[in-house]
Amino acid sequence: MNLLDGKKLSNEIKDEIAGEVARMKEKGEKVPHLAAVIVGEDGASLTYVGSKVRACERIGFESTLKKLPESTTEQELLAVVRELNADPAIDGYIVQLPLPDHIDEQKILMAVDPDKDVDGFHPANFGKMAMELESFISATPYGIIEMLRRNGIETSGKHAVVIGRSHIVGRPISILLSQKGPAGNATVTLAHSRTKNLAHLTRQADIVVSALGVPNFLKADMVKEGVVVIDVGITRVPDASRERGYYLCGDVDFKAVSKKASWITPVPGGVGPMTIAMLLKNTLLARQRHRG
Ligand SMILES: Nc1nc2c(c(=O)[nH]1)N[C@@H](CN(C=O)c1ccc(C(=O)N[C@@H](CCC(=O)O)C(=O)O)cc1)CN2
Repeated sequence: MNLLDGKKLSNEIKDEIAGEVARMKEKGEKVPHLAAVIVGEDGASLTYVGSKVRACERIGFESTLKKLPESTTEQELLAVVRELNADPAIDGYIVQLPLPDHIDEQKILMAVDPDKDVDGFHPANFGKMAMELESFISATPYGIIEMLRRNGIETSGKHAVVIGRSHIVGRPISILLSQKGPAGNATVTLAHSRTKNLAHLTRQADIVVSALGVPNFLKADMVKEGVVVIDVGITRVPDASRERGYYLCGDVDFKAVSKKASWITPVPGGVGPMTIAMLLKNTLLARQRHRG
């Protein structure tokens, strides 16, 4: 079994971006500026935006964090989005998901300027991605593609089964794997909550991407020998005996599945850190585009 080490690879990508930022500074150019908006106090979301801001500091980006209270109304959040759209200092920004229930997520994402949409969630970017046009590709699927590509894992002609049809991960990764580009040309099955006899499908898969959010869902008897397993699920499982009061658990029964897999991502340290690295890459791209 080979480990797909997302932490190591994300550090390599961040070093590459830091090198580019250093070159920009030498030339007296403006460095990329990422803003993040978070509404409420969800613990995991606070961790993720904290990681994004720290990563910016590490590689020399400017960053702005807008922390809004849980009580923020949809109209107030829309006003912040419009402000960021209009601010020439900001190259790209993200609105951390999930949003509180009283805010319509789609309405907010639709209001983000597609040119600053470094999350790639706006329909203009999603549509361009699906049509193989230049766009911002959502950070998690982009990170998975980069992991496969940089580790030389063959996807062409392989059968990939993606579990989960979310707009953030399942649907875009199913499109990217089937495209002609790098880590593409796979034959893709997109499975979801209404899929019948899922194990029958996953047992045929050369590549399984699980983005379900159900701890230890994918068992060893659901995959074949030599399978490549990408675990996108990161669930905080309460555990009073731990210092943090929880532990992180992926969708994959790692101990058992890793015995059959040729390649597998761990949780933590797999897809998660790649998400941060690819967001930074998108922000660098946004700066380069704005520079013209
Ligand atoms: N606006 C967005 N919201 C969300 C996105 C996104 O891409 N844009 N994706 C996820 C959360 N996410 C990024 O925001 C994210 C998830 C996980 C990690 C990560 O590094 N995980 C670590 C463990 C960290 C911990 O909890 O201690 C790991 O897997 O090793 C980074 C970013 C939903 N929302």
